[in-house]
Amino acid sequence: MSGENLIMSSVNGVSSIRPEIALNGLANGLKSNGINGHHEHTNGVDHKHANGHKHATVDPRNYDDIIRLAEVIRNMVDLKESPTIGVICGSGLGDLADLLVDKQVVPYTKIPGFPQTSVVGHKGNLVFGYLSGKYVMCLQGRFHPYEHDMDLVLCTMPVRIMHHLGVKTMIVSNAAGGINHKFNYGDLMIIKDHVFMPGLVGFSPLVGLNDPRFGARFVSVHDAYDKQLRNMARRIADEEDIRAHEGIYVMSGGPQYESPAEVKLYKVLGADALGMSTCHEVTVARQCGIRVFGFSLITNIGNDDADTSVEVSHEEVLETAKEASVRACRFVSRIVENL
Ligand SMILES: O=P(O)(O)O[C@H]1O[C@H](CO)[C@@H](O)[C@H]1O
Ligand code: HPA
Repeated sequence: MSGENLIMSSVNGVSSIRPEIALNGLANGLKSNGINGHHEHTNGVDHKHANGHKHATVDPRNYDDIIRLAEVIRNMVDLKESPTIGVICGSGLGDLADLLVDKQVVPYTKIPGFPQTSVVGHKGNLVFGYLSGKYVMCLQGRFHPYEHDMDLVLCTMPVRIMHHLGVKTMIVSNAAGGINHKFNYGDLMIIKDHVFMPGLVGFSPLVGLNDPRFGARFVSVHDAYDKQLRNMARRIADEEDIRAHEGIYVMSGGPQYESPAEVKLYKVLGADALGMSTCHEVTVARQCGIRVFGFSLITNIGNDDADTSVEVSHEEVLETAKEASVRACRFVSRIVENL
């Protein structure tokens, strides 16, 4: 895709290029004063885009900034309707966004104040379009805390933007290492619950002053992964003959893979698969009342024996994800069809 084509339609070709709206939109207000105006320390981030231009400051902690940025995005595309379904694509799982019909693609590099992706397999596009007849908004590339100095608020900004644009249900996917002995390469795991390791030690996107407009100060995550959606997904996996388990995902901070002793620790904790994402996004989604369905693609098997040399690599993760991509896309399409 050409970097010049800000907004593309797969059906009609390039529809329009409107970067000036984005920049004017920012000039009109993305100078934050913090929560309700009395939070002086904004933590704003001056983002430089690929073209070297510096954009206005966006403070991911400031509610008004988020709303304005969401409106800037809305003005960059010609939304067919409100997207009620949001999808976050995991490593190597971005092909789904390419399947959208009547799609419009906004590269993150063109969105003022938006973080950028740096992990291979995360393209860095916001994609709007139809999937199984439903209008969806897809993050083709996510923000891992380890890429962004553990700034979890910044990494979850897109979830709050999704919410403002109308998303009611979020489907979140990831590539993960299997630690349940029943799991095999290429299996899917429907996430039943999670262990948010960074969150347990204070790296939560909800840490800091809470603007009540974002949602509650104290968020219950006892039912984070919607049971009805999980049941529906299990039925679909059966119908489609897709090997899918249900299990617990643990998020570690990364970016180093886990040592054998850490893999053992996570097993003892009761986890079934491990990765470096998802929990922060789900936490914010629950704060704003978005229903969540999550699944992992098992791309490698965690090794808990220090005397056995098993090297994990991101290349291996991407390779397995590629092989399973068609299956994963079918799975998500069927879920969306049933929403
Ligand atoms: O969780 P996703 O984005 O799928 O990526 C996974 O793959 C990378 C490691 O190979 C880590 O970023 C891990 O979290
Ligand atoms: N550990 C952490 N993150 C991962 C893994 C893993 O084994 N595989 C894919 N993402």
